[in-house]
Amino acid sequence: NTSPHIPYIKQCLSLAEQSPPRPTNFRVGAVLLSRKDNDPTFTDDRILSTGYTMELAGNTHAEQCCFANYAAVHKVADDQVSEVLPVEPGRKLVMYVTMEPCGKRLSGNGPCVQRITRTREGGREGIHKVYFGVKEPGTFVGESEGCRMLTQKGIEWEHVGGLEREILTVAFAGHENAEEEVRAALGEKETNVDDI
Ligand SMILES: Nc1nc(=O)c(N)c(NC[C@H](O)[C@H](O)[C@H](O)COP(=O)(O)O)[nH]1
Ligand SMILES: [Zn+2]
Repeated sequence: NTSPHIPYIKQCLSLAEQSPPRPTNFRVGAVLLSRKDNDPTFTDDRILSTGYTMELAGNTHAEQCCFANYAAVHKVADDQVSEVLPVEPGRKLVMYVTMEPCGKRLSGNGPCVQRITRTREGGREGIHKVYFGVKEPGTFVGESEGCRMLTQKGIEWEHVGGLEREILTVAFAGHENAEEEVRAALGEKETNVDDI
């Protein structure tokens, strides 16, 4: 029996596959939803928005596009999205992403952890929990800070295992030596002949 989170990670993965391959980032997909408390089979989930890397103009991240798409539909600026996210008693906001939200970006653009924590402004509950399929590989920023920063701001997170190879293969598609990077990120040792 697979975890009920897997279908959402798969939905994020198909979003990530729409991202234009680039050597300078990862192809990632994100889904924002509202979930009823104590609903173990997620039967009453409501999808609020989706996004994928570079879906919107500029050097945009999946989570960034997910929020920006929602803001656009509700006719507010990106940085006012927390004002239009639903606040409903007995329901929580949850985000699924194929990859751990970034805590730092080489471009210097605002990291997605910051966008996620900003949803809690004005005393709103904001995003309650983030589920992701892989931790960020060290390619650009070394040891990833995303999870630690989410914890610092009281936002729960959880790694949903099982699709790492698929997620990394899509994420690295635009990179020079994608194969090699996927293997390295999966932590596989080089299989040398005497081990076969
Ligand atoms: N969670 C996540 N969603 C994305 O959509 C995406 N592209 C990344 N990628 C993280 C990686 O650390 C940054 O892509 C590099 O640090 C380069 O930074 P820019 O993307 O140019 O700002 N991570
Ligand atoms: Zn990001």
